[in-house]
This record gives sequence, structure tokens and C-alpha cells, in this order.
Amino acid sequence: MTEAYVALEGGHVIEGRGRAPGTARGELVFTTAYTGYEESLTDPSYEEQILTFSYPLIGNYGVREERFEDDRIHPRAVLAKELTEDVAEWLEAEGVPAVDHLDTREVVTDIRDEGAMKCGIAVGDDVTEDDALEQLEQCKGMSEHTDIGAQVSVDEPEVYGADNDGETVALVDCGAKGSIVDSLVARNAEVHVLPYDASVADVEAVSPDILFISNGPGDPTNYQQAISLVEEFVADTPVAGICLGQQIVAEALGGTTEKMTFGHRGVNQPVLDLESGKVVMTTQNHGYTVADPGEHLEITQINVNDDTPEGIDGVDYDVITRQYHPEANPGPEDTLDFFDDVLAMGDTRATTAVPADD
Ligand SMILES: NC(=O)CC[C@H](N)C(=O)O
Repeated sequence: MTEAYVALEGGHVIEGRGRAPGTARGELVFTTAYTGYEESLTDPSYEEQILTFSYPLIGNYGVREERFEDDRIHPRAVLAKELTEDVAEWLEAEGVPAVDHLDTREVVTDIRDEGAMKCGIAVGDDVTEDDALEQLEQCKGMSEHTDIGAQVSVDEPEVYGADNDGETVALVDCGAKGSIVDSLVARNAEVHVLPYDASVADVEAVSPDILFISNGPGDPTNYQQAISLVEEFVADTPVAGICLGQQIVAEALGGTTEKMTFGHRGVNQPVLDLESGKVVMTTQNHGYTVADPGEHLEITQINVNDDTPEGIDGVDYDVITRQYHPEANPGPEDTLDFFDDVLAMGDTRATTAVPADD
């Protein structure tokens, strides 16, 4: 049988069954999602991470491209109690090491006790524990990936919904999920996807009604160019953000962010809207959070489990951001109206821009 070793920060090594060969290193995290493994595996926000599925059986409804969020798998490696043949073959074809038949409860308990941690993995016919430990030794922390945006962003601008006559959105692609673009295009927006390091002139060239900062992997403070775009445009252009986008907006407008102990990853994270008192279910995947929104932003929604900020609005600027994923892939769909609210910021601006001459 193929050997498989998982070395956790601190040196504890767990053995499992090898399902896709190779060596890998990354930050070890877990998701509690019981569906949506295709969406999770293709979510660019998992770049440089090793993803543990706490749900025991992954792959039971196959692998279909139409559910992908991007054109490749992003986690460096995958751990599960049981991976189906379909998923194991997909991981192997993409060169992503995978291990199953290990006690994922033990892995999740370790992460909950110690926090998201560095991890090294070795899977193959001749690998040893030492190979996994060597990977662990070379593993960087998430914040040390200082140019991670370059690994997940488009290189050149791309346009979607070119025939649409609604709002023009400049979407700064820090690792955008495809369904964010789809959600905007479905609402008649023309979406210009720009590289994560787009300049002020690149954004001006699009003349956007809305500047939208996407989700993406790693530490928000490593996206200085996107932070400066928000600073530059927020006085004149409505700004929206999802997940990393919320964190970047906070960094830009005088707030601060911090790393969480083990983050939120799953499809049933409860979020309370402070004004309406309504609770919605959300999909989440983040390891950083806004610590202090600063005086230009106000928290409008919080996570019911730990009170962390989930929704933020501008106090004196047109800004709406969400820490969760309103695009709802893999679901639930409780929060799709976020996209209507974002696009309405562009409408309001168009209306107020008309001179009142009578
Ligand atoms: N999904 C995301 O955009 C993740 C945001 C950020 N990289 C975090 O881990 O918090």
C-alpha cells in the first residue's frame, strides 16, 4: 500500500492511506462543509493551505466541471476520512497529494486546540516519515507568502457581460471565485476583472460605477496595491468587497485585521443582521478577520458563534462588504441579495449625479 505521512507543527506525525502521490506543505485548516467539495477544492482562497474535510465521506456525488470556481485545484494537499475514487482520481490528475483513512477528528481537534498550523505531507510508494517532516520544516506561515495574489489573479484584464447595459464593475481579482463574476453578470453588470496589482490608471480606464475587491488567499496586509486603490477611489466610487475584500477595505479605511486561531470554513455559519435581527446561513472560508473597522466603517452583521464582523457598511462613504460568501457556491442562497445591494449603490450614484435644475 502507498505510504502516507502527515507531519503537524510540533512534530506529531499521523499515518494514513495514500490516495494521490506527492509531497506538499501548507497551512493546515479544516472545513465542516458536508457538500461543496468541488467548489472548495477550486476556491483560490485555499492557495498554500492543506484542506482537511471533517465530514467523513467526500466525493459521493462525483466531480463535475460546471461546479468549479476556477480552472484548477488550489489547496496544496487534501485530507479526509474517506475520498471516493472520482475525487482521488481528480486530485491525482492535478498532482495534488491526498490522504484518507486517517482520523480526521484527531486532526480537527489538534487545529482547534493549537490553531491553524504548518503541515508537511508525503505520499508515495517509497516515502518516509522524514519526507513529511522535511516538508514541514520548509513550510512558511500564511503571512510570509507576501505576493500570493500573483499566484491566483488574472495576468491581463478580462471582460464579462460585455453586452450588458447595467452597472460597470471593476473587480480587482485577488483570487476571485467564478461565481462572484457570474452573480454580477446575471444582474446585468459589465464586469472588468483586473489583476490584483492593477494601477489607479487601470481602474480609471474602466470608469467603473463600482470598485469591487474579491476574495482571495492569505494575509490582507500583503495586498498593498488593492488597499491603495480603495483609498484612492472610495470618495467618488462606491466600493464593495467579499471576504479578503472586506479585510482590504478595512485596512484601507483606517481599520485593522488580525489572524484568527482557526478561522471559519463551512457552509452553515450563522450570521446575525444587527438591524433586522434576522439570522442567515452562510458559506465561509477565512482565517483572518477585521479586528477594528475604524471610524469610517460600521459593523452591520456579526457571526453568531464568535461575534466577529460579517458585514460592514460605510459611515460616510458608499461601501458594503461581507466576510462570508454571498455568491452561495456551494450555497446556501440566503444572502444573494448582497449583489443587488452592491449594484444599487451604482444606481444611486447615477441618480444623484443628475443636476437638479428645477
Ligand atoms: N475567502 C477569502 O477571501 C479568504 C480571505 C483571507 N485570505 C482569509 O483567510 O481570511
